[in-house]
Amino acid sequence: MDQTPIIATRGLDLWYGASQALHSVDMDIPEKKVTALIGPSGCGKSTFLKTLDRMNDLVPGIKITGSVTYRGQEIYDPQVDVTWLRKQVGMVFQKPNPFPMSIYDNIAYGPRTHGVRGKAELDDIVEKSLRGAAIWDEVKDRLKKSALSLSGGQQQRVCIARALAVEPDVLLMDEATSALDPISTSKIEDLISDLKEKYTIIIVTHNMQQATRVSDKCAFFLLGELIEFADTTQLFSVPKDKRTEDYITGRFG
Ligand SMILES: Nc1ncnc2c1ncn2[C@@H]1O[C@H](COP(=O)(O)OP(=O)(O)OP(=O)(O)O)[C@@H](O)[C@H]1O
Repeated sequence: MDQTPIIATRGLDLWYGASQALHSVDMDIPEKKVTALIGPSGCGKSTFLKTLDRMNDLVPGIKITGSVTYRGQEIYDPQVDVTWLRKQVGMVFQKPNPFPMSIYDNIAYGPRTHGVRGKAELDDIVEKSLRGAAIWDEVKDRLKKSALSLSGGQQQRVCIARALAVEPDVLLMDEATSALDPISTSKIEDLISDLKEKYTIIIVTHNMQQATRVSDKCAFFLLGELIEFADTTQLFSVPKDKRTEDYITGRFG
């Protein structure tokens, strides 16, 4: 590894009750790159993603052992403030989930929660975040309208803007384009490529073309195990593991 990873996992095991969903995952995630998690349905991609900002904490019967560090800090340490962690490591979900309020208030919500009150400051954050999510021009004249009045692709970019508004360091995206049409998908893929200048991005995708288009590194999971983690071009051209090769050539999954 040529740089210190921003997130690193070591021996990460996770159980839902008696069923083990992650098996000793070791991964070093590089900063300001796009890392894609791929693998067949049920292999643990979303589970792994959610462990990175402790979104699994409240699942009944869950047990997590091993180490997950963010910038060297053990995130499962009892002293860690989960609100702080989730500000650093934001999440965008599969289905656009704007709050039932105006576009403006969706974006201002996080900063207000973190104590920002001044109108001018909030106006700035709202504009900057919507610009960052490549949707400012489409919504700048209707900021007071409900976010639910937008198309699915626009709603998803509002959700990305909402995540950016609290100035995260890492952005997790769980199949963030799978509910969208091809044009909206391509807009979000372009956006991901722009965002990696400032953010570290980790995406779960079922779409291998998408992984090759947007990611720098790619992790292939199977039955809760990390089988292979490599530069995306390498993983798709010369996979080291037969199981990776079988998956990317469509022999299973
Ligand atoms: N809340 C939960 N409680 C119990 N089991 C769960 C829970 N969430 C996931 N699982 C199980 O953990 C395993 C991994 O699921 P996960 O959703 O992480 O896979 P995935 O690779 O993201 O799948 P998909 O591509 O279908 O979204 C599966 O066997 C799933 O049934």
